[in-house]
Amino acid sequence: MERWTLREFEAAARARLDPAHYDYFAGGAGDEVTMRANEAAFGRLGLLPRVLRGVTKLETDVTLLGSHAAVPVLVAPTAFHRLADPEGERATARAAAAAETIMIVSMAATVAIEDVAAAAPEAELWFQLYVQPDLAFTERLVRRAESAGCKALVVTADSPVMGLRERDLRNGFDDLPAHLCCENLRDGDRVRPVVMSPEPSWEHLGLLREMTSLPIVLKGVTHPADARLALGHGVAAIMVSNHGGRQLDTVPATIELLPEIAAAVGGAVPVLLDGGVRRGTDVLKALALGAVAVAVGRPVLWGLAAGGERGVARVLGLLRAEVEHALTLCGCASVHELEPGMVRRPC
Ligand SMILES: Cc1cc2nc3c(=O)[nH]c(=O)nc-3n(C[C@H](O)[C@H](O)[C@H](O)COP(=O)(O)O)c2cc1C
Ligand SMILES: CC(C)CC(=O)C(=O)O
Repeated sequence: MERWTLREFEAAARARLDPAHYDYFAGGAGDEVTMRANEAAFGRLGLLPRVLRGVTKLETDVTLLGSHAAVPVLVAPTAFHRLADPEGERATARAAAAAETIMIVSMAATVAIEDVAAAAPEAELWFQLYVQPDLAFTERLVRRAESAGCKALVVTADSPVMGLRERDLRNGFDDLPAHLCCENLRDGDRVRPVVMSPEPSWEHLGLLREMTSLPIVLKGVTHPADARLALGHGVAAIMVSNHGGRQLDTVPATIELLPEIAAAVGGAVPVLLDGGVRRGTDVLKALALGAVAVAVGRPVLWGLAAGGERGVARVLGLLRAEVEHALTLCGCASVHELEPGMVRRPC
């Protein structure tokens, strides 16, 4: 495992997981056009290194909404970690803490947010929320995230309904096994279902802002007009995301959407990106084109399924080493020196 590449982690995860669970993690919506495009688009971009810049020391740290990350590679919110490892989100959080990065804990986690925080007291945690139509319940979730020490609320906006995931339909995967549940959704003696609802609107962002003083990150922005609207609604950061190709199929690759969104935002708030980040060079391209950090979803799940906490730590360490290596080759002493002129788009 110490010498594995990300591809080898994925192969090991596939070999270990129940095939229906592997498909749930790996799959996308529809024909998986968007899912494939996210990765492929990075490959089409070229990096133009600078030379003879006398780099002696590397700076990869970023501070985001008051949270520190030693490398600008965050853990994206993904559901159901206990399908991959018995320790589930506890193991992921410990690995994120060891890697000194931020973990965005999914509302649909299989370990309660309080227990994730207790398992990894050093971890920088943000909490991902699907606004539930029952606003009183939504508020209770926000309070729990605050009390557990989460430093930001990541509101996912790209899921008015669940994407059409044909692998899951084919496998009949529509629920967790009986011994697992979405622990954040316990409510008295029942567990509520995750409600993906088309009801939330821009007004709900206002309600959330009144509800909490936590900074709000809007996740799932792909249209520049929505990025501008988000600024008007007081979001603290924008996350360019197409949900890893799991929601609306044929949305373009996030790295292709990033420049326009970064231009629309104009530096007013930090812009993050996820979708298809698999290499240090992908991270550099996203930063050069206007992101302050990226997040990875499936790579973390492959680490977790293949090797638990150690597997996730190894995946995050691999990405960190690649970022440092690529920065050195690009002649950059700091992630802040990356700029659009270092990325060449295909003609
Ligand atoms: C198995 C799985 C579960 C996910 N669960 C959530 C979730 O609960 N909330 C959310 O906002 N995004 C969720 N996502 C989307 C990720 O946060 C992220 O946008 C996506 O995985 C990034 O693409 P990547 O997997 O190519 O890195 C999930 C993604 C996967 C693969
Ligand atoms: C439980 C689901 C709502 C999690 C999710 O967002 C996903 O599977 O992409």
